Amino acid sequence: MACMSNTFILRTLANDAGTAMVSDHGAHLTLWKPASQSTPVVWQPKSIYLGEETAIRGGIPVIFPWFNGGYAHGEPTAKKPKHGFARVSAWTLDEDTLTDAHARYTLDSSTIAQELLDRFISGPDPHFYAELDIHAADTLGVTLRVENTGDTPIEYEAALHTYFQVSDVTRTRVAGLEHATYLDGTKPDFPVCQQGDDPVAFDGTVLDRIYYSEDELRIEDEALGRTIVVGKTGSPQTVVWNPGQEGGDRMADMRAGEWRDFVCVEAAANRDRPIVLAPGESHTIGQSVRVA
Ligand SMILES: O=P(O)(O)OC[C@H]1O[C@H](O)[C@H](O)[C@@H](O)[C@@H]1O
Repeated sequence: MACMSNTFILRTLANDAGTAMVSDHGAHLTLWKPASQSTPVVWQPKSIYLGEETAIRGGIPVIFPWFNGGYAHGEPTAKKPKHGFARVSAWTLDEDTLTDAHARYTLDSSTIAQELLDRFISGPDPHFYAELDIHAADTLGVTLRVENTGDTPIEYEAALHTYFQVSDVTRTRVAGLEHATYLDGTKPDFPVCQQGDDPVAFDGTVLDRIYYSEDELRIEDEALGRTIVVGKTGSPQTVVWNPGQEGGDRMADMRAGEWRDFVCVEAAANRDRPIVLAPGESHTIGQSVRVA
């Protein structure tokens, strides 16, 4: 694995407008709370498990260069690690641009094991340079820019897998996806479905959908009386996920009942919508978050 040491560094970004915590392992934002809110907006579980090969739960896992087990030539694949190597890699902090509100992490293909690089959809020996920028104040901005630094095209999947804190997911709705087409990831063949007139609602069973939409989302938290607004750039899909009671309570890195505390709304490009970059090209996927 790309992690070179077993030391894990968590950094605080704290300013008058908000507080965030970021981890060098995975370039992972683990928490964000604007000063105006008593409850965090980006969710952190009660315990964070750290390990070289361990993906951090909660926050914003950076999914790259494949989503789940990957997808190629119209078929799902079974690549490991799940959701790609970015979230379990040691990214480099750009010390020169670090402030109390901004952190930039970089990841270069030259630091990644060849056997992992060879799992790119586009074939072996890709060359890339990735930058993950986090701006955390009264709004949160996160971007993942990937540049093809080689001389052959590269193709990848990616997502900003954001866990949003809610008071109770069964009293939360995700608006902005009405009438959008989606793939139902809870069924083996991911059937194509269509959202009706209503926002996405959660009934305590697993919900795992890939929506084809670039639209802004509104996470309406009835119990907290709060709406989180999520803007997206550069991502043709939005993944919405909550494991539900049965799935959530089975997860080793969450306590029983913690599945109620979040909903994942993810800016994504996966399956039949990968990003393809010619040599020298770059692409940025971004999310901007604010409380309405
Ligand atoms: O448990 P993880 O590996 O972090 O994955 C958590 C979830 O990520 C995404 O939302 C996928 O759509 C789900 O299928 C997956 O279960």
